[in-house]
Amino acid sequence: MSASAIEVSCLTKTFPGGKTALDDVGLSVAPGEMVALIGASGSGKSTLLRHIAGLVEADGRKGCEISVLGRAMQRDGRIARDARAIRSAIGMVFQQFNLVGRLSVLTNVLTGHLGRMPRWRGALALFTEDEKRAALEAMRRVGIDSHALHRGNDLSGGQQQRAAIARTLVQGAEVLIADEPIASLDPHSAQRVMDILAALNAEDGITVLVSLHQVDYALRYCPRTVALRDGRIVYDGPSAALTPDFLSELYGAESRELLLPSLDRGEAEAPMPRPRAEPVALREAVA
Ligand SMILES: Nc1ncnc2c1ncn2[C@@H]1O[C@H](COP(=O)(O)OP(=O)(O)OP(=O)(O)O)[C@@H](O)[C@H]1O
Repeated sequence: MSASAIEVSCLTKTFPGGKTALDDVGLSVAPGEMVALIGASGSGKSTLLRHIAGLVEADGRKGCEISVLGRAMQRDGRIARDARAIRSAIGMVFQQFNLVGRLSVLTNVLTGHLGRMPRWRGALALFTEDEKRAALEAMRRVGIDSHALHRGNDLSGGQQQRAAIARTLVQGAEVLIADEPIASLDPHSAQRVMDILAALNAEDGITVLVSLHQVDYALRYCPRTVALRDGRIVYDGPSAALTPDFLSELYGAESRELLLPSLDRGEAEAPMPRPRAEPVALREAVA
């Protein structure tokens, strides 16, 4: 096994037009870690995650390297030729779920197999009984098996996000990159999705890097947080250190954006997830 699940060195990204979205970012995530990436809107979270997934090329600076599971995803601003193969071990979950709404939930989850089956079989959607069993098992684990034959569009946001997570399980992802997976969800659904990510991390040893708008979820679910501000890492350490005072030191007025209203004493009460020392077992999370 490689020393790092994710390794990023000297990553700088300047978009056409001159915006420097990431400025000399370095990051190392060990296998089996669950790490939160926080930052106000525009701080560079999505851009960083998309670079790790090999979807965006970094600036062509010498020494810039991103590797996943010990394989170079990009180097000196060039995405590796075998990026697709490396990506097959990376599960991606986005804020907008990315399901095909007109297809059944089962078919959506089955597409997690596509990277490992002959293209012709994928094109004809000819899945084996074993592949269907694996998809149903993944759906059972995230608590959506009873919706297998519903259309993706007919599920709630939280259920769609759980289907997207089931697809990464079917894919056999060893690293899960989740870009604001709970940003569109109500607090109850958000908590359920985070419970599932934590359970996959604890039970399956899947490395999770999850970007979050609100630090409360990082405190509750992720032992470690990386904090971005204006494209730079301003903190990388135990989440427990991120008190409102420390956040305000790091972010100034922007820190209000990172706190749920219940922690921000100046605003109305809102439901906040209760702290829990250990991630719940998956079965409990979906009960
Ligand atoms: N394709 C692009 N072209 C030009 N600028 C971009 C592009 N993508 C992102 N940016 C800029 O880069 C900066 C970082 O954006 P990014 O989406 O990574 O931030 P973020 O922390 O994920 O924000 P949010 O929480 O709002 O999603 C922003 O200023 C954004 O406007």
